[in-house]
Amino acid sequence: MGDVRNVDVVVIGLGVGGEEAAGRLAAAGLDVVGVEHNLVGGECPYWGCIPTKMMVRAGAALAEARRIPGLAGASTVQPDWAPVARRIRDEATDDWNDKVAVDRLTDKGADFVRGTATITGPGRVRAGDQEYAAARGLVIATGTAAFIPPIDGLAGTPYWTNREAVEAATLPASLIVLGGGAIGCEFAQAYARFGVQVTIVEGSGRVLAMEEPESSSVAAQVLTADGVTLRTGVHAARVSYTPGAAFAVELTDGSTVTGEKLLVATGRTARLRDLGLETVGLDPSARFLTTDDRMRAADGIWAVGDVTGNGAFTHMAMYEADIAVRDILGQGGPGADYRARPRVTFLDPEIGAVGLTEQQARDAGIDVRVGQVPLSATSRGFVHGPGNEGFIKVIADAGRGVLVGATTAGPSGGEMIGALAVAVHAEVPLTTMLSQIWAYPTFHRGIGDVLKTL
Ligand SMILES: Cc1cc2nc3c(=O)[nH]c(=O)nc-3n(C[C@H](O)[C@H](O)[C@H](O)COP(=O)(O)OP(=O)(O)OC[C@H]3O[C@@H](n4cnc5c(N)ncnc54)[C@H](O)[C@@H]3O)c2cc1C
Ligand SMILES: NC(=O)c1ccc[n+]([C@@H]2O[C@H](COP(=O)([O-])OP(=O)(O)OC[C@H]3O[C@@H](n4cnc5c(N)ncnc54)[C@H](O)[C@@H]3O)[C@@H](O)[C@H]2O)c1
Repeated sequence: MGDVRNVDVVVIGLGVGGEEAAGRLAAAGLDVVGVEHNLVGGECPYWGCIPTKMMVRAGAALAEARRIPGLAGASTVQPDWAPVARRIRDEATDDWNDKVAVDRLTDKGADFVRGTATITGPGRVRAGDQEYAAARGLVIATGTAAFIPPIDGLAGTPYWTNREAVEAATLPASLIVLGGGAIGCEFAQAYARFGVQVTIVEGSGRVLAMEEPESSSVAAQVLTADGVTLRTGVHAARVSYTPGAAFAVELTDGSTVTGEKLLVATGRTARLRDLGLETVGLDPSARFLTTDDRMRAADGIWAVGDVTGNGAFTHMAMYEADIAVRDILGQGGPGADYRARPRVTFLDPEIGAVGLTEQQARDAGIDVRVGQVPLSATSRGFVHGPGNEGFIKVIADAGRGVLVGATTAGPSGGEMIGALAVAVHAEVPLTTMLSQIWAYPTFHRGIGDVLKTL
């Protein structure tokens, strides 16, 4: 064991949130050590957002080409996964090499340590043989891993998580997807568009169960149109695997689905075990780290990103890292405010959402008014024709005359939500929004249409 090294801050985990925090604190002149046992950048660039959105983009190109008949002539589409796999290797992940990210961090002045960090006491961290004493404190940004449900027979089989599904250089003939949340649905549509026979098994009654029921309906409609088989309202009871052959998943209704590969996409679990949280009075068996609005989990401990449970999204990790950095540097500024949390499920159509769903608003006792239009009833949706599935839904607090939530599903659903995120965040009065001019014929002009239905 070497001498204890005195520093200002140790950042544990250098995914999106940790890299942002470590880089910013180092650039501000603090003595910062960042510890990462896998790849700097974390899940998003290597196995999450970026490579999956490259798949989605490729699948959308195929789908758009298939829409040419009836719109613009004839098309023959021959899907080929090779360019997608190549792009993921060459452009997204550098073949899962983080040299660029490590350089980006150390260029800002942070010290980088490749290893597993363990907290050994207040302000104390061990990584390998080195012990660190952090005068200002620790930032915990250890993220999440795929949650593997305790299904009989599953452990020990070569099931996939998002990592193997991103790394696949060739596609299986068939894929069972356990879980119909954002991960399951995005992979299912992208794979199906390249000819894979996909079956989603979703335990709850609908896919995208966290979103508006209308979002689930649109998702189910387009997934089915892409050839995905949906089995909702049933759980996997037992999994078996025959080497070299296939997976068989027995469902709670007695039926069985088979597939060459099995992707487990049943949620995420925060990486908090074995971190030494008990040495600083925190519960290592907690699902997430609870923080105050400055991202403080305890005295001298900040937590940011997926580990806080405030929304497992890259933009949330960046948002929380910014708050923690400002707090550590004593810069003040606004604390965490989750009212206008945006999210986009990158299906075709994209399903953007912000703030509360209708049910969440009703459960919160809000005097709810709902406005809704199908996208096909808007001018741009009508012009768009094939591929115009979607809708805009807004949730208003009638008492305060402001929006508290919205969903925008459509070809540019992820872009449309931006305007409504501003409205929810800034509590723009509905009267102001109703007097706004919306450019014609954009998709976002549909927001003007939907406001009139409130
Ligand atoms: C398939 C998929 C698609 C996604 N798509 C999107 C999307 O389109 N948009 C979006 O906003 N979000 C998306 N996400 C979510 C996004 O990837 C995460 O919210 C984001 O990566 C969280 O960042 P983080 O820094 O909290 O954690 P992570 O990115 O998980 O980083 C945590 C890091 O900590 C390291 N670590 C853990 N424990 C230790 C330890 N003890 N010592 C040292 N290092 C440690 C890990 O190796 C990891 O690199 C997606 C996720 C998945 C899985
Ligand atoms: N576009 C994006 O921003 C994006 C994309 C992917 C992931 N993410 C993030 O990653 C998080 C995790 O995604 P996810 O899809 O894994 O989780 P999720 O929690 O959104 O969905 C998991 C689904 O699996 C179902 N499920 C759980 N156990 C089951 C079982 N035994 N059998 C059948 N179904 C079961 C649940 O009912 C749920 O609907 C998301 O919540 C999101 O924050 C974001």
